[in-house]
Amino acid sequence: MTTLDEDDRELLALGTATLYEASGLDCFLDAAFRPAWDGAQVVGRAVPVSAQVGDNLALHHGIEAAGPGDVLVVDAGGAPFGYWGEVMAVAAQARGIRGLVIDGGVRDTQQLELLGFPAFSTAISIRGTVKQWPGTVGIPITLRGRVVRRGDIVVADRDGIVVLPAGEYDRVLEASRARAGKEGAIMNRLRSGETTLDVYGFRHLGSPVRESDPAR
Ligand SMILES: O=C([O-])CC(=O)C(=O)O
Ligand SMILES: [Mg+2]
Repeated sequence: MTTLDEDDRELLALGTATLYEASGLDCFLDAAFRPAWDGAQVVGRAVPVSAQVGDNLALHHGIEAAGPGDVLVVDAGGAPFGYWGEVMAVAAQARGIRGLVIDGGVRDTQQLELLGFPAFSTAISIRGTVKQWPGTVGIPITLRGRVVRRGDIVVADRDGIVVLPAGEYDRVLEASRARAGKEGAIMNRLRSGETTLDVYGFRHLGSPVRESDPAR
């Protein structure tokens, strides 16, 4: 496994919700992607892979093509097969690959957790795959409407997944720090008793009808 640098760690600590909000970009992956185990999180550079439904041969090629700091991002048609598991994760870790995002299924989730290999998928499935179509590796894919290109920055955690153009790394990190700082100040005011309506200045947007309102 490759070591994360300090900025990567900071991106993970800020979290995908903050990164997304601060980015100002339409950069989130569909909410159907979920971590295969609790606590999984990853940041790295995308290597897009396209696999045939029920066939994981392309993923074997993806492992060979990827290297330290990469995250395999796989379009497997959303099909619930066990495209990836313990053996694939060991092979990936040996190459420094940091994680997997797949529109499809993974299995061996207990072993993935023990290995500390972060996998995000749209299904958990024990159903096995054939090995017939080598697929595509490194060519852009579209994952549930979101285009993913080689080298894009992928950040995934329990909240979701963001995919950022490579050139946006520094700007989004800076904007996210600023957002987290602002929210920290807001939460201090809330802890001291102010309301969210006042802190955010929402009062002028109107008052709700309440059960006890005489007007009802
Ligand atoms: O064998 C497969 O195709 C998927 C799997 O379970 C593993 O990688 O351990
Ligand atoms: Mg297995």
